[in-house]
Order: sequence, then C-alpha cells, then structure tokens
Amino acid sequence: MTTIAVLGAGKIGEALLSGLCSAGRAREDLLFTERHPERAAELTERYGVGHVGLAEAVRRAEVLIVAVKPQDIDAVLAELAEHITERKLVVSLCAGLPTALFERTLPRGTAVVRVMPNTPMLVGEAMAAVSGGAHAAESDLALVEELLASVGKVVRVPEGQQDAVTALSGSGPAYFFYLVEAMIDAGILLGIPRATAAELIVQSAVGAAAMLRDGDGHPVMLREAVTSPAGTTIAGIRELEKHGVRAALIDAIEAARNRSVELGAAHEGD
Ligand SMILES: NC(=O)C1=CN([C@@H]2O[C@H](COP(=O)(O)OP(=O)(O)OC[C@H]3O[C@@H](n4cnc5c(N)ncnc54)[C@H](O)[C@@H]3O)[C@@H](O)[C@H]2O)C=CC1
Ligand SMILES: O=C(O)[C@@H]1CCC=N1
Repeated sequence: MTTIAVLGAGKIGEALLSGLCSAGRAREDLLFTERHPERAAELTERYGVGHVGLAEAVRRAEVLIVAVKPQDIDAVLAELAEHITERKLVVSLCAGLPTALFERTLPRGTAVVRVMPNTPMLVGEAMAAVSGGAHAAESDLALVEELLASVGKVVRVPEGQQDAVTALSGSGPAYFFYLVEAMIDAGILLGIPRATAAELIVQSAVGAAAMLRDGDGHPVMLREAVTSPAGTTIAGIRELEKHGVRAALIDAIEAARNRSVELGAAHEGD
C-alpha cells in the first residue's frame, strides 16, 4: 500500500487523517508531522497514527501532503528540499500557493499536485478540487483523486481556477456556518430556546442540502416552492434583497478569491 504523510496536522490535516482512517485506510500506511508536541500526542491517541519528523516522513512515505499555513511554507519547503532524494509525489493543500512555487524549490522533476479540500472531509463529505503541476503524471493525479474520493467528492480543475475554487468550496463551509449562526440568533430574538432553534435550523440546512444534491431541482425552483403568494417566505426574501445579501455574498466570495491570489503573490520572489 502507498504510505502517506500529512505534513502539519492542524484543522485540515486532522480532517484528512480522520477521513482516511474512517474510510478504512490502514493506520500503518499513514504518518504525520506536527511541530506542537501536545497536538501530535492528541492526534496519535485519537487516530492511532504515527507522529514522525520530516526526514522520516520523506524516507517512509511516497506521498507527502503539505497542510501547513501558506505563511509557514518556506520552512517546510526548505526541509523537503534537503531530504527528498528520490521521486516523491508532493500534494499541497495550501490556499493560494501555486505548484510552480513547489517546483522551483524542490528537486527537479518532483511531482506536485495542488488540492483545495474543505473541512467536511472530517465526516466524509469533502469537496476537493485537484490540479496537476508540470511534472505530475496522470497516475499521480489518479492516485490523489482516489485518496480524496474516499473522503468526499473530487473534481479536476485547471490550476488557474484554484483561487476561485478556494473562495467557493474551500471557504464555502464557513459561509454556511455563518448563515446558520445568524438564523439561530434570529430564533433567540423570537423567543425560541437556543437548543431548539439550533435543531430547527441545522435540520433545515441538512434537508435543504439533501434536496440540492439528491433532488433534480435547481436552487431557484426549490426556493420558489417554499415561497407562497402573500406568504411568510416572500416577506423574508424582501428583507434579504433590501439588505443586499446576494451582492454581499458575491462580494465576499470575490474578496476570498482575491486573498488567495495575494497569498500566492507573497511568495512570488521566493
Ligand atoms: N481550514 C480549512 O478549512 C482549510 C485549510 N486549507 C489549507 O490547509 C492549510 C492548513 O490550514 P489549517 O489546517 O486551517 O491550519 P492550522 O494552523 O490549523 O494547521 C497547520 C498545522 O501545521 C503545523 N505546522 C506548521 N509548520 C509546521 C512544520 N514546519 N512542521 C510541522 N508542522 C507544522 C501547525 O502547528 C498546525 O498544527 C493552509 O495552507 C490552508 O490554506 C485548505 C482548505 C480548507
Ligand atoms: O481561510 C483560509 O485561508 C483557508 C483556505 C480555505 C479555507 N480556509
């Protein structure tokens, strides 16, 4: 079996390790690095996966999955460049960082695949988009797609679309959580106990998501079906339109895309 090392086990690194374990991948085929020892101990206890140093991760794993913050990438790349001596597949989950940054730092010919996943990977419901770098073979992309398919859904996109994908599905769960948070607050305002409001809203979100994914309706048709003439829903929709919520969401996603571009540009001179 292919050995996989996750480099940096924070939120997304843990989501990946957890998703792969739940998908039945053998613990012996998984490793991780983590600079905070307490965090490493916590994860080893939770998942039974081995914590190693970077040199050992490079020696033992064929696939190295980089899951540190873009701001921490330079140190990791320097260490990888020092220890990689044979062909490895390096997978980056880092927002904004182009495959070219990895390729110009790592040994010539290193296969690099850029992936934008999201945290629902923790429950096997990830949305991930993959793009191959200059030296990534079809077999490398297929291997990454197979890994990601075990923890959710995966699509292949041209690398030029990755900043937009980061804004849409990478950050996307945060916008849904924000919406749910605001709707629960509305329940509190209307005098519903927090636990009841949360149950009402979370199940409505799950139901709506299931209809979007499993039904054959377009979001506009689904919304229209809830919106009765002179009813309650249209009274609420008018307020959303008055407050420019649609434009705010479009602006928010554009700002997230722009930030992803900036994170990559910060490393242009490296
Ligand atoms: N959190 C999210 O929803 C998503 C995050 N990403 C990307 O994943 C990457 C990680 O993000 P998060 O997990 O949210 O950050 P995080 O801060 O929770 O995790 C990063 C982890 O890397 C560790 N680390 C940093 N430098 C290290 C080093 N040299 N050696 C070993 N461990 C090291 C840190 O101690 C930390 O535990 C980022 O590049 C982000 O853009 C991508 C998609 C979604
Ligand atoms: O906020 C961030 O930068 C990361 C990338 C996508 C989701 N979280």
